[in-house]
This record gives sequence, C-alpha cells and structure tokens, in this order.
Amino acid sequence: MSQDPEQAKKLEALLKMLAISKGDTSKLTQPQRKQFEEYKFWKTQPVSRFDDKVDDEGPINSSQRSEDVPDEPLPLLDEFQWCTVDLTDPEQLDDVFILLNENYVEDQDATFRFNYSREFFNWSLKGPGWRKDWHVGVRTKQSGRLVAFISAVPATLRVRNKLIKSVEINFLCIHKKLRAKRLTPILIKEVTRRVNKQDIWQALYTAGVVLPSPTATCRYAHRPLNWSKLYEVGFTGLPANASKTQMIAKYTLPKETDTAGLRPMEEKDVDKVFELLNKYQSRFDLIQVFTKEEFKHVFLSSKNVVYSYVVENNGIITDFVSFYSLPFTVLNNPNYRELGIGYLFYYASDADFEYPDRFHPEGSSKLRKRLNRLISDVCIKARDLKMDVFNAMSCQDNSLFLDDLKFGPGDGFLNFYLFNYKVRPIAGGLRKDNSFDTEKRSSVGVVML
Ligand SMILES: CCCCCCCCCCCCCC(=O)SCCNC(=O)CCNC(=O)[C@H](O)C(C)(C)COP(=O)(O)OP(=O)(O)OC[C@H]1O[C@@H](n2cnc3c(N)ncnc32)[C@H](O)[C@@H]1OP(=O)(O)O
Repeated sequence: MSQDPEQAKKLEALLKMLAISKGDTSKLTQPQRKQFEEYKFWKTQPVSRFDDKVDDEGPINSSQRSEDVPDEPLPLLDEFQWCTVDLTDPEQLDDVFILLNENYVEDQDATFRFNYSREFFNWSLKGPGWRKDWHVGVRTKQSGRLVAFISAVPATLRVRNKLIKSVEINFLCIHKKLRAKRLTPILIKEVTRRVNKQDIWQALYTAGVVLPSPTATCRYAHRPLNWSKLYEVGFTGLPANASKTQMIAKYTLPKETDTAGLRPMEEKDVDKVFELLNKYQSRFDLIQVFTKEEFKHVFLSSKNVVYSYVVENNGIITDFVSFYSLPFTVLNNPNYRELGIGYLFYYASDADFEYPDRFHPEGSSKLRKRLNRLISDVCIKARDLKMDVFNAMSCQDNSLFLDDLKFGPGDGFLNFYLFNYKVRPIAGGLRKDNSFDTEKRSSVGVVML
C-alpha cells in the first residue's frame, strides 16, 4: 500500500490503536525483549524464564499459605495512598473511566482515544464472585484524584487438562505523569497480596509488551466495515492503483445476513448454548471455564456492550457467536465524534463435532465454511450497529476465516501470560512468518478484553 507520508503515519497510528487494547504501543511489533536478568521486577516473580524447558506443567511456587500473606500493603510515596475503588458508587466508577479514557492509550496526536463506558466496567469488572477489594487504586492524598488502577476478577481456567482457580488481571493503568517511576511493580504486588489473601495463587493476563514469558502470542486482525468513514477521518489511505470506489466495493458486505435461523440469543437459550460452548471450547488448551451464572453475566447482561447470537433451526441450536463494542472518541474532527469498534468474542459451532480429531481435513473444511458464513454475518450485524471496524485475534479457530473475510493482519501482537504456573507453549494461530496458520490454528480459547 502506498500513500502520502501523513496518511501513512495516521494509518499506522490507527492500527496500533486498534491493536492496543493492551500495552505499550511503541513496543507492539514483536520480539523486542530484554534479557531475563534485565527485568528487574519480573525476575523476582514466579514466572517462567524465556529459556525454561517445561516438562511438568503446574505451579512454580506451591508452598505459600494465605495465613502468611501480609495484612498491609507496601508503603507508597508520601503524597499517595492506596484505595479500594467501589464500582457500585457512580462517582468512583467515573474516576476509573476517566483515568482509563485519558491514560490507557498513548495517542501522540491526540486525535482519538478509547471511550470506555460505565456499562463496560460494570460488565467486565462486576461478574459473579467479583470482590470490591480487587479493584485496586492509588489516589493523591491532596486532591483524592485516582492516578493508578489495576483489577482482578475471579476465573477458573483450564490449562490443557488441569483446572486452576485463578484470577484475570486487567486494566492496569498509571496516569501519564507518573510513568517510569516503578509504580507498576508496587501495584502488581498489591493486587497479588489481595488475591493471595483469598488463597488464590495463579493469574492470567495479557499485554502487548513482551515480559517473561509468554504462554502464547496472538496477532490482531482488522476488518474495515465502513471504509469510506475510515478514509474520511483520515485514518486510512488509498492504496496506489486503487480508486475509492474499488476500496468501498472491496469491503462492502451484503445487505442482509445469510445464515438461516440467526437471531439474538435469549435467556431461554442459555442451557443449550452453555452446553454447545463448553463442547466447542474443549478443543483448546487454554480456556476460561464459565459457570452457568458467569455465562449469563458475560453474554446476556449488557445490552450495549456485548451482542450474542444463536443459529437455531428446527429447535436445534447449531451455532453461537458474540462480539463486544468498545468505541473510540474521535477528537477534533468536524464530521465524526466516534469510531465504532467491534471485537469478536466467543463463538461455538457444531460443524465439525462428528470428527473427534479437530484437525480432520473434512471436519476442518466444514468448520471453515460454517465460520466464514457466521462471521461474515456477524460483521454485517456489527456494521448495522454502526461499527466501523471489526477486530479479531488469531486465537480460537479464527485463522480459518481471517484471510477469507478480508481481515487485514495488524501490527499488534498480544501475549498471554500465566502467573505462578509453568506451561509448555500454546499455539497462537501464527506461522513462523506471523501469517495466520490455517492448518494448526490456535489452541488459545480464552478471549481477554
Ligand atoms: C495470584 C495473583 C497474581 C496477580 C498478578 C499477576 C500479574 C499481573 C501483571 C499485570 C498484567 C496487566 C495486564 C494489563 O492490564 S495490560 C495493559 C497495560 N496498560 C496499558 O498499557 C495502559 C497504558 N500504560 C500504562 O498505564 C503504563 O505504561 C503501564 C502501567 C503499563 C506501565 O507503567 P510504566 O511504564 O510507568 O512502568 P513502571 O516504571 O511503573 O514499571 C516498570 C516495570 O513494569 C513492567 N511493565 C510494563 N508494562 C507492563 C504490563 N503491561 N504488564 C506488566 N508489567 C509491565 C516493566 O517491564 C517493568 O518491569 P521490569 O522490566 O523492570 O521487570
């Protein structure tokens, strides 16, 4: 693609933004990493070294007891204090989304930023079993302003054949003015202390940055839904030898969805879809195991954040698919104030259930066909919801449809990490050259926000 330098810069910025949901955008392109010994903080933590050969998968340190965990946090510098952010209090909920909206993403041009909503946090941080004290904040003593945040939510993981009582860590954020002051290690230690108090010793987290040591690495992919808006906002350029009309035509989706029986999921579907999803997820090596209550919360509780659909014909539900919405605010643009972004979430299909081997050629070909239609339909739904781009990762069975459905590979990678658990690498859906691996696909079945 050739474009003028200004446009190229903007496009690059957008792709990074799209990929960011995690991590330091300046380091998104893969494998820059320091030597293990240079990770001053991480080398002191129970995490694998880059060169560890794992024979037995399991906890790294299993000798700790919750009774021995300190009752008090580590001290902070004098002008700061620890707090528990009470997300049931609208003002404190606002504090979190202001901190994240203004600081979670680096955007040097200040042209766009994430637009988290209260509903998004209620949905993602207040699922069944959530604990107030796992929403950890740092405030300035003088003004009470929230300047740092990290969260844990409970999760049961399955790593290969082992179930692990765990937490998922997310939304680590430090105010821009307090960066590079080593506050991150203190926040991580504090959330660890609070989680350990509950006798939980493992965690799952993702980051764009490379830390010791990724269990899996996936790549972002982006599917323009409204090419002309992306172009008008100045975020995407016109490739050489292509006209606007050609680009619009390339990304234009059919008017209507194609799958017979596709409809929004309802409460009455829960039992069937829960079973279908569990069966589908059994093919992956790293998943979150939902209880039925968690399943309902995740897929049905938030109408404007997560969208869930089923395919039902003759009373049989054959497929399930979901995506969530996390828009950007577009700053200083006369025509557009928001960029709608959809993220592919969990899905399941019975297309290859008759083949016990996930990689059976016939089964794979049936699944590929089914997913191509289903995800194309989901892109249509997302477009109808005024989303402008649809994002997916190379996890799950996504490599089967990413190229076919014109998802462009992003320059962002997302690393999956397990805390205090050693594990052999898990496929992230990428070949050696970082293209999408349509044969081996990914064995990562968990989708992190
Ligand atoms: C059992 C329970 C366990 C619970 C805990 C499990 C672990 C959870 C782990 C957290 C999972 C979070 C999942 C998400 O939410 S990933 C999303 C992270 N957030 C953002 O990217 C938002 C914008 N950025 C920021 O707010 C800051 O730049 C952050 C906070 C990211 C770093 O702030 P800053 O730039 O001011 O750095 P520092 O001087 O304070 O600290 C420097 C140290 O921090 C290490 N660092 C840098 N970035 C990350 C990162 N994303 N995960 C883990 N560690 C990170 C770095 O290697 C260095 O350590 P070492 O190289 O010397 O060793």
